[in-house]
Amino acid sequence: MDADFWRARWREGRLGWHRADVNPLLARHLPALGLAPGARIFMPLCGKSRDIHWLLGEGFCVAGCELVETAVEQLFEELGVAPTIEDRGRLKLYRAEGVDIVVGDIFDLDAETLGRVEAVYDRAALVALPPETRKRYAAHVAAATACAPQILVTYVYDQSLIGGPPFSVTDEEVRALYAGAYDVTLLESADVEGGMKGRCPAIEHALALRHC
Ligand SMILES: C[S@@+](CC[C@H](N)C(=O)[O-])C[C@H]1O[C@@H](n2cnc3c(N)ncnc32)[C@H](O)[C@@H]1O
Repeated sequence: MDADFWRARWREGRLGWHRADVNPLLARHLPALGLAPGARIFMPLCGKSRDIHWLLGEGFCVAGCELVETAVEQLFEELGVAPTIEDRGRLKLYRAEGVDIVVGDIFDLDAETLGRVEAVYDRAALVALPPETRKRYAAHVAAATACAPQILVTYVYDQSLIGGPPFSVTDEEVRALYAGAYDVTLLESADVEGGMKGRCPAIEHALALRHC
C-alpha cells in the first residue's frame, strides 16, 4: 500500500473503514489506561475518525497523523473548527483547540514534532499496513511516543481467503512486534458482524499495551 493507494481511496471516497460514530471498543476500554482528564492521545493514521470527536467531547486532547490532506480538511470541517496550518518541511501541522493533526507520512514524524502524549489509540492503523512495514511501524510508534500505553484494535481472520487492508494481525504477532517495549493484554474479542468484507469470518480484538 503506497501513498497513491491511499490518495486514490480518499479521492474516490472509498472509505470502507470509516465509522459513522465512535468505536464502542474505544469507549469501553479507554478507562483501562487510567488516563488523567485532559490527557493527550495520539492516533496514528487517523483519517477523519469520529473517535477524534468523541475523545475531544470526553475532555481529552488529540494528536493525529494522516497522510492525505483531504482527510484532514474534512476532519476539521466536520469538527466545525478552522485550524491554523503550518508548514514543517515534509509535514504540515493542522491545529485547533485540543487537536493537532500532522499531515504526512508517519515515518517522517519524530517525537519532537509530535510532542508529549500520554497514550496511543491505534484503530485501523497497524492493520492497514502490510506485513513488511509493520515491524518498522511498531518500533517507530513506540519511539515517537516514549512507549506511551496503547489501546490497539486488530482483526484476526484467515488471510489466505482474502487480502488486506485491513490485514489480519494475530495477538502473537502483536506480542512479537512490541516485544521488549510493551506487555500485551487482550481486553475483548468480538465477532465482526457480517465477517471481513462479507467474505470470511473475522474477529476484532481490543488489546492494551503497557510499557514493560
Ligand atoms: C484504514 S484507514 C484508518 C483511518 C482511521 N484510523 C479510522 O479508524 O477511521 C488508514 C488511514 O491511514 C492513512 N495512511 C496510510 N499510510 C499512512 C502513512 N504512512 N502515514 C500516515 N497516514 C497514512 C490513510 O490515508 C488512511 O486514511
